Amino acid sequence: MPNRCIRPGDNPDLTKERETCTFDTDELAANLYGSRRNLERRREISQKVSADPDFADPIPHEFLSREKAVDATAKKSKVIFQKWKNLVKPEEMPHLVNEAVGIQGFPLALHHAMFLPSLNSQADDDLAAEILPRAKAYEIIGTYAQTEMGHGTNLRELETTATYDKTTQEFVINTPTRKAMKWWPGNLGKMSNYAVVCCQLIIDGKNLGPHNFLVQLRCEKTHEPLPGITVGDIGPKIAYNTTDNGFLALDNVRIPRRQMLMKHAKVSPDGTYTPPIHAKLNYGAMVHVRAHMIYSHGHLLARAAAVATRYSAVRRQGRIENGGPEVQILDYQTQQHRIFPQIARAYAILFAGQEVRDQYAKTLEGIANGQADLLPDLHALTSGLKSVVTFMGGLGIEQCRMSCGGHGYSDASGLPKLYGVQIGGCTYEGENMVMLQQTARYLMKGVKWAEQGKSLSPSIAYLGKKSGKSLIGLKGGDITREHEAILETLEHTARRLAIDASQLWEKRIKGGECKERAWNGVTVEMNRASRVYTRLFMARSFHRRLLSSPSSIRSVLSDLFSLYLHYECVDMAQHLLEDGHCNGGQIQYLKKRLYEDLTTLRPNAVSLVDSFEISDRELNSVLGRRDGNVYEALFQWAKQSELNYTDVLPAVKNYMMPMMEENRSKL
Ligand SMILES: CCCCCCCC/C=C\CCCCCCCCCCC/C=C/C(=O)SCCNC(=O)CCNC(=O)[C@H](O)C(C)(C)COP(=O)(O)OP(=O)(O)OC[C@H]1O[C@@H](n2cnc3c(N)ncnc32)[C@H](O)[C@@H]1OP(=O)(O)O
Ligand SMILES: Cc1cc2nc3c(=O)[nH]c(=O)nc-3n(C[C@H](O)[C@H](O)[C@H](O)COP(=O)(O)OP(=O)(O)OC[C@H]3O[C@@H](n4cnc5c(N)ncnc54)[C@H](O)[C@@H]3O)c2cc1C
Repeated sequence: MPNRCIRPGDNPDLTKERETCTFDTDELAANLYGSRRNLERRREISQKVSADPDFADPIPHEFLSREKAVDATAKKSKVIFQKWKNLVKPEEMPHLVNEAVGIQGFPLALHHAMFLPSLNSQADDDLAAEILPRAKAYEIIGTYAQTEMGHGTNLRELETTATYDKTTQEFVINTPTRKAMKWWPGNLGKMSNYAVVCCQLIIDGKNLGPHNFLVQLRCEKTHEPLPGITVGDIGPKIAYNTTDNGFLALDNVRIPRRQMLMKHAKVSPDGTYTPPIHAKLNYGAMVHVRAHMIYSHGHLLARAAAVATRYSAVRRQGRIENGGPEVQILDYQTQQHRIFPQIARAYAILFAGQEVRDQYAKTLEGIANGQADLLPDLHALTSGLKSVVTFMGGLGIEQCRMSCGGHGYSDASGLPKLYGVQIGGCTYEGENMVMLQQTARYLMKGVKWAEQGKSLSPSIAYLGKKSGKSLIGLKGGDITREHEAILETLEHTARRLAIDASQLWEKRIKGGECKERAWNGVTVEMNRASRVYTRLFMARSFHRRLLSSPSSIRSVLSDLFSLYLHYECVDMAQHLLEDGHCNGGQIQYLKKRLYEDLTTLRPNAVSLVDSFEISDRELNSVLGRRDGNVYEALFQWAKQSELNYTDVLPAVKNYMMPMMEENRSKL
């Protein structure tokens, strides 16, 4: 069943790979994106963006200064949100942005990712009616300003204050110290004229904790900062350099009472405070991004896997057998072991990302009806997924980069930028070590509920089950039963780690430590339990997807799932062995199966990444291009370097030539 990416003029090695494909690549892509129609729309958008002269890049962004890159990005954003706005559905917008602008951010990123979601879910009806239509029409641009120079994680200690003044019915927003300046918010520096600002709410001298307020930062006509406001860009970063992450200081800036986001927590004109139905509803914008970033991080890993796989099929280096031809580097077992697990993990993350987005939508529905009971489960899951997926993705992209040898180090590969953008996810929306502890808190409750025989939500139902003996390697050749045996072993391991961490914690408390200090003494184990809980969720989610997939792609998905499970288990072998649930022989069996999987997947590797359906423009990689014609493209790319505008650079004329001349004349 040949892959439909084949076209005349392509690199013959890639064509051969695609001709030997055993599944329908369109069918898998349609499954990944939800339907044939969605797949067609995806292609349509890619083609139309490529054909739109307003999106044409005279030279690649890699060769632009930061200011010019920001300019180009802003120009394209205007085109998207004016010309294209009514041509795409909201759910198609991220793809359009990726295609047209790229992944380093754009002026309206935080407007969409956090400003609109905060207003949607936290502004009361009056404020929403006034501000949302303007924000949705891009009459104003907003961001979400929470993190300060001195505090990002520990929100309870944020220093920015919003003090209620009953006499004028206003809040006075103030930055009391240098380190209280807001620092990091995306698009705060130069683009936004409004922000949702997170401040400690102070009423009658009492601190009621972090709450969100809508603050105008710049004049709508001139875009100059308003009186009392100091705002700017924090400077260059590893990546996201077309995003103006910013700083902000507010010097006793007054805003009307109704600009507090009061859908959940409220302050009445006389200063009476009404708390929300759940104490953390003010943190909703973070949960929103955490729930959505899983999928987008899956896509970043998918890109890297696509680049590394295609390039490895095109690149020939060395011989496996003496006298044989130089081989495609994809034939080396080590190369397959580096790259194929990244393909499997990318699919796993994308599937989990789709499930968690659905779970988020259900939770929001509940909250809208006054029920926040699904929130703790969602918070635990999104915190765990956010941490595991960003770390896995970072390692994976870096493996893909290294697997491309020297060319992987060049920006031409697209991989260094991809890594820079992706790795930010380990830090933003809650640093990973911190968020894993949020998951662990929930697991510790789950362990207690299970002991008490209480009912458990689906994501922690495994805590209430009993372990049998591990059947890995003992269930014969039936792949379905093998998958189940491995999932049961993962369940056992996740349960065992959670119970062990809980017991370690209790032991320290019984030994005389307070709960919090005892917690700090067991957080490495707590975070291990959280990671395995999350990895179990991902494996279960992949399994659900496999079981519901059409027969035309079931076999290749099953092969991929086998590789995924075998790789994850070998990677977590320490946990499987630690309590003797598995023995050394079983780990050896898993390794043997993993090496078999590499051979099984080899003929379909290129086609599996083709099914990610990432256009050349979106991939932005000379090495990963669909046609595989990388060498000519590498030369054309390098010729655009500004160092090549002249044959003799001023730096050479001014310093190196005189130095050489001087040295010659000394002889
Ligand atoms: C025309 C068409 C229009 C459509 C257009 C669409 C266009 C779309 C285009 C593109 C899309 C956008 C593109 C996206 C690009 C995005 C790029 C990336 C953006 C990156 C942005 C980054 C932003 C940020 O980083 S914002 C700052 C984030 N900061 C943090 O995350 C701080 C981390 N800290 C915390 O969250 C908390 O402080 C804490 C959790 C660490 C601890 O909090 P604390 O108050 O101390 O609470 P604690 O005592 O520990 O816990 C008390 C209980 O509360 C529970 N809990 C804590 N947090 C939450 C929560 N969020 N939700 C629910 N429950 C929570 C906690 O578990 C405790 O529970 P328990 O029962 O008591 O155990
Ligand atoms: C690319 C990018 C975009 C961002 N965009 C935004 C934005 O739009 N809006 C916004 O408000 N913020 C934004 N941020 C800020 C981001 O949310 C914070 O950097 C993040 O929450 C971490 O906080 P921190 O920097 O204060 O780290 P710190 O809290 O100082 O953490 C430093 C280290 O200390 C350790 N640590 C801290 N607390 C604990 C703990 N309780 N237990 C164990 N270890 C701990 C961790 O190892 C951590 O890595 C962005 C950051 C980045 C990198």
